[in-house]
Amino acid sequence: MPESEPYTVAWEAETGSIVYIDQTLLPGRYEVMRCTTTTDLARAIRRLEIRGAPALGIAGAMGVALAAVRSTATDLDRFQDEVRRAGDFLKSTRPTAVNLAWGIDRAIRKIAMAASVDEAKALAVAEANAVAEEDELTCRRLGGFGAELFADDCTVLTHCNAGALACRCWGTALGVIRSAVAAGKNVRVISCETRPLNQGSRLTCWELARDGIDVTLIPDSSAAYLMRKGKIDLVIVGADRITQDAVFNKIGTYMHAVAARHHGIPFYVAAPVSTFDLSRREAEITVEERGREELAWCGERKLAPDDVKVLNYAFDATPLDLVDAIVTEVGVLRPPYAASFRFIRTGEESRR
Ligand SMILES: CSC[C@@H](O)[C@@H](O)C(=O)COP(=O)(O)O
Repeated sequence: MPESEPYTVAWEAETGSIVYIDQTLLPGRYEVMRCTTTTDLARAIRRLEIRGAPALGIAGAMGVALAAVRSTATDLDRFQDEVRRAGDFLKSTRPTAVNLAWGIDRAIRKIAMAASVDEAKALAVAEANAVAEEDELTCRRLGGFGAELFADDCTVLTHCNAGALACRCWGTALGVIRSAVAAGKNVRVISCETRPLNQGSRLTCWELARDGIDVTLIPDSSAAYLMRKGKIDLVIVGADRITQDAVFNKIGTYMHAVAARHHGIPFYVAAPVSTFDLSRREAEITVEERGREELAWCGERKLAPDDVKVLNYAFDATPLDLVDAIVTEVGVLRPPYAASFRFIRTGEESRR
């Protein structure tokens, strides 16, 4: 996004509130909204007004800051308890993207260190801002590493939105694309629409077109056919959580990984270290299921009979053996991942 634009989600010091771009309104309307309570924030997250794993991490940390600055508690123990409960409430809004809990826990840990309520409030706000600032550096660093995977002239397929709108700015998968373009490479992007909420057509196409990056929208179901026709050179997507054995990302990612392997096309994931959850395996993760209305309705228009059963998983898991590389801010990880993940564990520990 142009440098002059507000960040996707930011702390507004003057009002002690969170401001964010409402992603449900794009591309039709661009509006900056404000949250003054954790209830507002929880609603914005559930409705996907704020979405994308790194942006959820920032919003989570800022949610803790919001609960802290708005608290009227004067006793430190009571205050810490109240803020911790607000953090747990926010964590429950979206269970799959690990960054949400990661951002909340970072700010909560700061509150636990404070010797007074005032100090805790200041520490929570400072930590939330630090999470946001680090995200920008992370995306730019990751983008630089990932850009080296791109040929000078290539067509890349992406799914969902792992762009500026999913982070503070720049993006993860789209950050890699932006960095490759900035390095002078000729990159064409194929954006899958990403049914049912259309993060690809609404957000990825909007972001890239505004940056003057060549983007073509396709239905999700065209991807394998375009691979077969030799129209795709590589695939790059973001991630909501990376466990010991799988990458969780927007529903539909797995089918692209299977098709890419079948056609001998590299399948890459771009994600910050904060998205890794290496103490867990795929089977332990809750995959968010969303409401039937997202599939059965398109605005006012009914798309399915009233009584039809609907299964609406928001994410899927791609086994690591289908992933050719994972681009992070500490470098590009390649199989065997058991070995390259040892490096990431160290990264996670050093952040604690
Ligand atoms: C850098 S964002 C990575 C992922 O969070 C993204 O690909 C994704 O699946 C987002 O899902 P969403 O349901 O829109 O929050």
